[in-house]
Amino acid sequence: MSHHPPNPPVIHSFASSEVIVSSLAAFVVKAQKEAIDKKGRFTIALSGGSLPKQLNGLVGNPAVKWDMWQVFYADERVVPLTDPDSNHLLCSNELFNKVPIPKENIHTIDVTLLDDLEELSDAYEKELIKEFAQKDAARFPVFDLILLGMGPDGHTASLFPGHDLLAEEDRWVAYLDDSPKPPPKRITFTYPVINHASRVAFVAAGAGKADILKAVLDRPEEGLPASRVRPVFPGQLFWFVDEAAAAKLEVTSDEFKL
Ligand SMILES: O=C(O)[C@H](O)[C@@H](O)[C@H](O)[C@H](O)COP(=O)(O)O
Repeated sequence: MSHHPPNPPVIHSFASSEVIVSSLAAFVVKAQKEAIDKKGRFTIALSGGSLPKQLNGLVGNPAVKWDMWQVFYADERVVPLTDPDSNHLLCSNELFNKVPIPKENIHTIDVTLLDDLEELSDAYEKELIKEFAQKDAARFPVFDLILLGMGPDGHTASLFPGHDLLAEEDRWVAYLDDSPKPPPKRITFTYPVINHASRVAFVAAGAGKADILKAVLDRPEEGLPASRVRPVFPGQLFWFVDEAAAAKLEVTSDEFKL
């Protein structure tokens, strides 16, 4: 593994959350193009919250090669895929049902295993191994893009402050049954997966995110879950934020305004 220090985060700050949508679409399309040119496929992981809605700029976008996408969930609630808590249902309603992506390119949890968290998270890890290990012969999967949100407590995916899973170094996918935010049973990518991606991008909008964004970016030594996302070199970390969320920041790395 490279001993080069991680690239510094690139912070894209926009006048409003509406502008994030078009800018994020352009960013995803660029990541997709680079990946397809290099490897003939695009591996992306999504999470829940307001993120799927922010991907609206991909709907009807002729530059998106949906049949080349392989989609995974950075975290998922352990519920049926028809349950209102399901991240897959949310992403389907907000995005996948509106675009021509082949169903088999979307990797969901195995709902026959809902009663056995360990089996279910192992099965999801095997899905990742099938996609990555055989093709890339790597110790960790290298996603082309992982898109994340950040909760008001600084959590990301289902990696919560102070949780044992923050220290997981081996497993690719882990489970928890004690999420402080309901529903309690979830699976989540671990840092070894998140931090080996080519690109990770957070999306955070609104004044409600200002204090926690400041803590995550200006005081990374506090070790909040979102601060621990630092992809290994040459991976890159991006933040797409609006001015309300960025209002209290001191860091100014590569900011730009539209
Ligand atoms: O895990 C969960 O229960 C939520 O999905 C959560 O992770 C959410 O994504 C963040 O709190 C960010 O939420 P917003 O993107 O809506 O601000």
